Amino acid sequence: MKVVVTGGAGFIGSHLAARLHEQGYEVAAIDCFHPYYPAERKERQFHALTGGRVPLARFDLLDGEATKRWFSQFRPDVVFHLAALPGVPYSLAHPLAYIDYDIKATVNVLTAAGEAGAGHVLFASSSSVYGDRGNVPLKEEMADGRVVSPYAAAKYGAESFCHAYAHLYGYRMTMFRYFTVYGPWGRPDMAIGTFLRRLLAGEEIVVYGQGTARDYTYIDDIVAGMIAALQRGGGRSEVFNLGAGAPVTMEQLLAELRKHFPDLKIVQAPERKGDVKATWADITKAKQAFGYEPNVPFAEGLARTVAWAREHER
Ligand SMILES: CC(=O)N[C@H]1[C@@H](OP(=O)(O)OP(=O)(O)OC[C@H]2O[C@@H](n3ccc(=O)[nH]c3=O)[C@H](O)[C@@H]2O)O[C@H](CO)[C@@H](O)[C@@H]1O
Repeated sequence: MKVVVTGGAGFIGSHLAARLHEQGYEVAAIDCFHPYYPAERKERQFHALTGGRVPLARFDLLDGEATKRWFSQFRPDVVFHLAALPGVPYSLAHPLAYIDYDIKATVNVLTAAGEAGAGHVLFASSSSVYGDRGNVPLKEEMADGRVVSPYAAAKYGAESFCHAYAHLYGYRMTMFRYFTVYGPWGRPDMAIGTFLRRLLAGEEIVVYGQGTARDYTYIDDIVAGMIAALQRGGGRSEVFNLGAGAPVTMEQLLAELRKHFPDLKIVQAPERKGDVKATWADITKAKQAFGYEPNVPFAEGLARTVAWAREHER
């Protein structure tokens, strides 16, 4: 079975491409190496994880003709569409780039997938589509478009295009709402990645706002969930939360980090615009549909991430 992973040199994309390859799929990756975070880091993570065994096409999915051409040549059975601009704060300064990379590029992929005869598209959405709901388990049907950042608005819009194109082309469509994914090679702009880099450099860390919590999800659990969803096939157009199902407060995260970095020093800063206060996934739907079962406890996942960072982030 032929599978393409867009955003294949990104954090989740590299892990996913590597795992799919190990499982015997014929995998190709596409990435444009957008400078949102350093291309050099993406090169390193892609090669470290895939061992150079996954072919990588470098082009921009905003180029609809190039996208169609590539898809008509490779003719994937399955499309994991992960390519996007991911940052919430960056989206406040560059909202139109999110209409480009999170919506227009998605429409190009959805069209090219349909015309190349793909049978299943799996799309990387985000827990940010729930907006700022407070500390309650978030169920899939609760998203109603009342979001709090341009990034989240773009992801919510992209989900709508996914529904529409699944209807138009008749492929199966699975959308995943990830909840703060972390682990080795984790995104350098997120809290855990930023904290580890600063701690290893002997610097203080900056904590925005107070009383925040996140449903941190370990990368291996996410990848296992995505592949389980692929293997089960799935319906016409379905949305699933992929979280750990248990929120971790900033205090708990800092307490865990202190076990590894006893000298940790904090600078308190005001809440960041566009941030949500808390996320907490209800993962019942994914459990029932494809046996999704996150099984890396937060302390264990963080310990593995710290060990990785000590080796790679110096
Ligand atoms: C940077 C960013 O956009 N990250 C993503 C992240 O946001 P999400 O906000 O969930 O995760 P982050 O790791 O970026 O931040 C977690 C918490 O840590 C705080 N914090 C962060 C960095 C720092 O140096 N200090 C600090 O205190 C944040 O204000 C937040 O309260 O999850 C969303 C939903 O899954 C994704 O869609 C987003 O792509």
